[in-house]
Amino acid sequence: KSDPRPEDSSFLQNMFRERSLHSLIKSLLTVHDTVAQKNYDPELPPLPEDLDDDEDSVKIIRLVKNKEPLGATIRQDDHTGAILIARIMRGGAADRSGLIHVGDELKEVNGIPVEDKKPEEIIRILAQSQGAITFKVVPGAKEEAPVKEPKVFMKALFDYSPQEDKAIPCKEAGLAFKKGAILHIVSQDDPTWWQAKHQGEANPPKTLLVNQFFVSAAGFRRSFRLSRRDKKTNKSMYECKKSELYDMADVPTYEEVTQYHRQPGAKHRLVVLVGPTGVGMNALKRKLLISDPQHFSVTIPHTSRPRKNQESDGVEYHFIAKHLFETDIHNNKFIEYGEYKGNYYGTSLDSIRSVLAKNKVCLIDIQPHSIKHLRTAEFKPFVVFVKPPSLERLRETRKHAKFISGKDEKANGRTFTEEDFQEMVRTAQLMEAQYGHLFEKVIVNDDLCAAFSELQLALQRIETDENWVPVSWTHS
Ligand SMILES: Nc1ncnc2c1ncn2[C@@H]1O[C@H](COP(=O)(O)OP(=O)(O)OP(=O)(O)O)[C@@H](O)[C@H]1O
Repeated sequence: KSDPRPEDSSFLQNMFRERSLHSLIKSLLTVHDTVAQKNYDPELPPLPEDLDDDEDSVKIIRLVKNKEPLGATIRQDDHTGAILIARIMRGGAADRSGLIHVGDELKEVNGIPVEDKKPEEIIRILAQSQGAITFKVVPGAKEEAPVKEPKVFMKALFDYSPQEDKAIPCKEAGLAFKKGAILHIVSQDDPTWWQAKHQGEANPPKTLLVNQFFVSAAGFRRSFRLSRRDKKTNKSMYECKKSELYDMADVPTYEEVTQYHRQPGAKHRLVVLVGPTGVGMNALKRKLLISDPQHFSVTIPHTSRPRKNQESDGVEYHFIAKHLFETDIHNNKFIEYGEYKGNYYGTSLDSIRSVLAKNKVCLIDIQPHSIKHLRTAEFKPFVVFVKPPSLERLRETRKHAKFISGKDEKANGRTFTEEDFQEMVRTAQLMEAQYGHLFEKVIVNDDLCAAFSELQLALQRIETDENWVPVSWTHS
């Protein structure tokens, strides 16, 4: 999708790298106001005398060095060979100056005509310049009307480093971010590159490029890496599973988000715990319930097994007939269900709704693949990943713990084995790799009390603070 122009790239690269250019913009900013009024500041150093300004439309811009990059790129017009300003970084020095616009034609640099010069040569001229630099520019035909900074926020669902992005015109212009970062998109004018800054970043956040399609590229690269590994085992270098390419529709990229603040009395966000079996999700839920039984609650599961004497319907379980359970499965009434010893067990969406309707915080633990079905305006799930600590810490902290699994009665009561720990760590890694972009909070359950405090604090925060949620959750 992205096809960076080499000239575009090298100019920008040098703009960012060249020490000699770094202070250019300072003077540009000082002269901005007067020049914009076509009223040249008399205190400016005199312009070189050999400047020929017979063309009415010519603008002369004189700059002195500064540390900040210019924030502009150039390209060569395919037909005319003219050197044009290709891109102005929103909020960057060139943009703030108001002097340079996309489409402006660069005529001279320090009195040297740039016409018919290759962009690389222009960069060389710039690099060799000392002190003030003079640009002669013919403004482009249509000047862009200043647009209001759009309020678009994207949550990044993957880690990104411009250093690893082959498509970026200039590594220094790329915005690095981590999975979960909130990016303020200030321009979507370019079909491939957004201009963005980190939301809430202090004084003044840099606007840099964000590749809208990078993750697809990462998907390709992953397949490529796999095929390379195949090569070592003497298989075809170009072997690449088709399914991997088709799967790219599911590759996490960006999600448009907005701030959500729960109104007093409004339903609570659903609290979803995910993690490998035995990691301590039930232990954490239990602690929350005990800490504030009026505030927290869990769902009552359904089962098709017969009710035991001491049980009551709607307390331990909702007891329903097998064929009704199957009808409900058919009608997607369950977020999760399973079969154990010929009986069904499941958690219905309605059981979640009935907890939320009581204005309580509903705690559930589910398999990560079920998260997507709950990601709706109705539930606004807050997904917490409960992660095991290192194997070493598992061995130390779970020495006397009993493996209590909800379903596997045989495992109940026995202590953890080395295999259980290894399985826990391995499953956690797989979960994080595949579903990590859906986790809003990761809690390592090393010391249970510490993990509980961390969870408690996170849950308090989502009730009182602004939360970043997908925009679709606020349009209901
Ligand atoms: N941080 C911890 N330190 C020591 N023991 C722990 C810790 N967290 C949980 N445990 C113990 O580990 C065992 C399994 O925990 P728990 O039943 O909460 O796991 P789970 O994640 O709910 O598993 P499952 O999904 O299979 O039900 C319990 O005996 C619990 O007391």
